[in-house]
Amino acid sequence: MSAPSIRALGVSKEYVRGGHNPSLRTFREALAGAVTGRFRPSARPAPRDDRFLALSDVSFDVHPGEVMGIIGRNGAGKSTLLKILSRITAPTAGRIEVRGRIASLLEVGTGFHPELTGRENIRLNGAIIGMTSSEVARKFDRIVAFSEVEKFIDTPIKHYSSGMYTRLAFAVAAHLEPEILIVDEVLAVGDAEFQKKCLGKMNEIAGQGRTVLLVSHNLSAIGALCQNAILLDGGRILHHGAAADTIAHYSGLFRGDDGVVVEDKPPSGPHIASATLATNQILFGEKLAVTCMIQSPDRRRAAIEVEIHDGLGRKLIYSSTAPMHGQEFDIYPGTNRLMLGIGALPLARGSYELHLWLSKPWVEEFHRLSVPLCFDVVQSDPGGAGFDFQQSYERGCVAVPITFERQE
Ligand SMILES: Nc1ncnc2c1ncn2[C@@H]1O[C@H](COP(=O)(O)OP(=O)(O)OP(=O)(O)O)[C@@H](O)[C@H]1O
Repeated sequence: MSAPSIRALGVSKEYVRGGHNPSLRTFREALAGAVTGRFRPSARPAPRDDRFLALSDVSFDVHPGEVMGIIGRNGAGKSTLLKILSRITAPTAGRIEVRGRIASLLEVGTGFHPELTGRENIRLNGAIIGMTSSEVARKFDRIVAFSEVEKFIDTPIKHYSSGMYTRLAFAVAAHLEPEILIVDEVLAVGDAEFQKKCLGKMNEIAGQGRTVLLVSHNLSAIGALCQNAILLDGGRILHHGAAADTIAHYSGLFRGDDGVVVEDKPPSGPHIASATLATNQILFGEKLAVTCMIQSPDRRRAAIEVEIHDGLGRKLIYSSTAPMHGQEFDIYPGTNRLMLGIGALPLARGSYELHLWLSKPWVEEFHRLSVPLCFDVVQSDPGGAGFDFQQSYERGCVAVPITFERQE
């Protein structure tokens, strides 16, 4: 295997609690802060107790041609890791080895200057990553075409809409042919069409043997694009492996234990106090049986609505007692016990989440269970032909009957 393009060796980063200036939240602002000196550490060391590790002993390799995902809950340390990789901030311990030019697109638009025009910013960014002006000139037309901002290319970018800004920033970072492209949440902005274009471009870049590092909360994008992914939690690597496995571990962080969810901080109005699965392991085509304890301060008309998501967080199935099945029911003051049967579920082998909420259909959502119930389909052979139908990005997760009839 080729030498890694990025190697992190025991990287830790210590911060002072509360030392985080919220006005410098984004990477772009942090970069500007670093340039203007607003990010300088204070002269007096902080008391020991106020320090914590935003990253702790993080080690991994990323190889040329690899698209590596980084996922984790808010505050897990993802941005800190990207800032260290992009040399915006230095690690407190450990080191990073990088082979090749890096273009970072953390919080899209890094390195853009608002007073300069689109054209000038393209040149500036090329220079920042060490390209000659003739190299930039050769790429110029493709960047502008990808970004779709032709008409405004000689306008200072402070007049751009956020969509235009994002499109140009991604186009620049992706077309300047860095050996390593670092992207933070580009998929959270821009319209669906543009996001598709970005995904395609990142795929193409990896196909050319370059390295892409992608942070996203969009798990389907991580699943579709990345071979491997790292799950960070509390600054540590909780899992590093195939993207689908890492996503499964991530979903596990939110799981209700053993198919039971008890609402921690229920609202005072009508709510689902707890929900329990009869079993959290079913076979293809079986029903899910759920017992819901519903609390209400008064008498109401209500309905239960449900969604089933796959392990990548994609919504697969919606159903409801009402409005879909026209069946509202009464809930009375105090505790109401409700048995739900959901199915039959034509699902592939794999992990799923059941999201539940109590509503007055069409009118108001009384309460959505804060944590989904998790269940596994442990065996799936939809046609009884010995085919193991396994949840995957390629085949999806739902099987329906199929027939054929030869016509002469
Ligand atoms: N400059 C700083 N000074 C002090 N604490 C910081 C600083 N930057 C980040 N932190 C803290 O370090 C921890 C990790 O933050 P980081 O931004 O890396 O997490 P994240 O995984 O990117 O989160 P999100 O998904 O919300 O962006 C958080 O507790 C955050 O508040």
